[in-house]
Amino acid sequence: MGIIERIKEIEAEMARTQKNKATEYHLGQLKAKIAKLRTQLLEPPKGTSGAGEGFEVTKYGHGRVALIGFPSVGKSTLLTMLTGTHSEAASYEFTTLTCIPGIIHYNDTKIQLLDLPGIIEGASEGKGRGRQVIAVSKSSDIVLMVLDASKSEGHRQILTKELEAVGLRLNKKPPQIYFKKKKTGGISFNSTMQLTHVDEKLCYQILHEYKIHNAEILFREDATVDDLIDVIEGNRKYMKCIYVYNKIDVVGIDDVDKLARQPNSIVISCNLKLNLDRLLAKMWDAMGLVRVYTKPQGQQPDFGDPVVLSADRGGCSVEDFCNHIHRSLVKEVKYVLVWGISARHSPQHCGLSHVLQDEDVVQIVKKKERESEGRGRFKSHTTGPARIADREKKAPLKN
Ligand SMILES: Nc1nc2c(ncn2[C@@H]2O[C@H](COP(=O)(O)OP(=O)(O)OP(=O)(O)O)[C@@H](O)[C@H]2O)c(=O)[nH]1
Ligand SMILES: [K+]
Ligand SMILES: [Mg+2]
Repeated sequence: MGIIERIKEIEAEMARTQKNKATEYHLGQLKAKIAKLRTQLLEPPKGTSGAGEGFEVTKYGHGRVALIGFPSVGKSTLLTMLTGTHSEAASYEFTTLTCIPGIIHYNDTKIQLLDLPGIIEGASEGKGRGRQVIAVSKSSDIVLMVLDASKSEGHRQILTKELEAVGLRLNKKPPQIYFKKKKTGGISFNSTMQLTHVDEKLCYQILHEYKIHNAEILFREDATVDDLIDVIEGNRKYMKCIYVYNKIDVVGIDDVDKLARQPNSIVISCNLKLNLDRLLAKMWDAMGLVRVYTKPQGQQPDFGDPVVLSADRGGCSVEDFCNHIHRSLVKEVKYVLVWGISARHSPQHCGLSHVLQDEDVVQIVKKKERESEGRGRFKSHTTGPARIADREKKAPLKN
């Protein structure tokens, strides 16, 4: 029997089993069995990278965003509108068959947007180009789930389930469970609060299913069995997702209003060019990019060319900033001067561990270099480059 058949069989058994206190342990065990099989299913065939022909697109820019959705919801139309790269759009399904990259220029950064073939129910098991599309989505920083506003709300759930089946967790934080495998000592089970979904016995049973007999486990929140399995599997990817309801030009205003009020959602119309600027702003926020402007001593900062950092990838400390410019720079730095939101006063003397925020301005003071400290005529806690640039005209940044 193949892996998919075995998953189906266990799912059928779960559906047959009544949910109550007595069956709780058995159901938990079945969930763990499915999770193990899904992990097996995800392993790419030997000798391949997993992405597949037409899907190996080189990363470019400061971040990557994937367009995921059912066929003909308008993914290609959206890529063409936002990036200027043409991606074939048509009224028939599966117009797009490979991964088409485009670039969004936004806030002095470049963001790679990927158009992908439509996916359908069963994608996680390899239907259509599901596996390739999912592999590419996992390589991106956030997902835009494109939905047809005129179609069933169920589509969002179906797609979410498909993505969850391959280990993607949308708009969810990693469970607060500490888990560490040990060589000896048995299982040590602890929690910092009352648990209502999982008890010690269930936890042991799940670990047993994974043949783990020595481990330390500490629940820091009232987590579920699914959370526990996610932590044990360890291969989950937690990503932000924006639900983009397209084609609102063919939907009544009441329905549009309802969709627009859902969390992490935005309503747009490619045809009428409606709300695309707000979509970009929302996407930008979700990516959490941090632009840092370098100011050479005695000169004005270059506001057109920021160093772009990300809390999720690589971090936003002064050290990360230095490493971004040059690998050996950190050793030469004495301290840095920081203007902007992260600075308590402007400029603030900061060390390598200081965490920078979007639109900060940084001047590096190297060891042995003569420092001539500036009295900031420039002081503000809420200045951003546009505002800084305005100010600059009146009162240039000193140092
Ligand atoms: N009414 C309306 N139609 C739209 C809108 N955006 C796209 N369409 C139409 O929807 C159809 C499908 O658009 P595509 O961009 O090819 O959709 P897709 O999601 O890329 O489709 P596949 O590549 O086949 O998965 C085309 O006929 C578009 O003209 C919109 O905002 N409103
Ligand atoms: K299409
Ligand atoms: Mg398309």
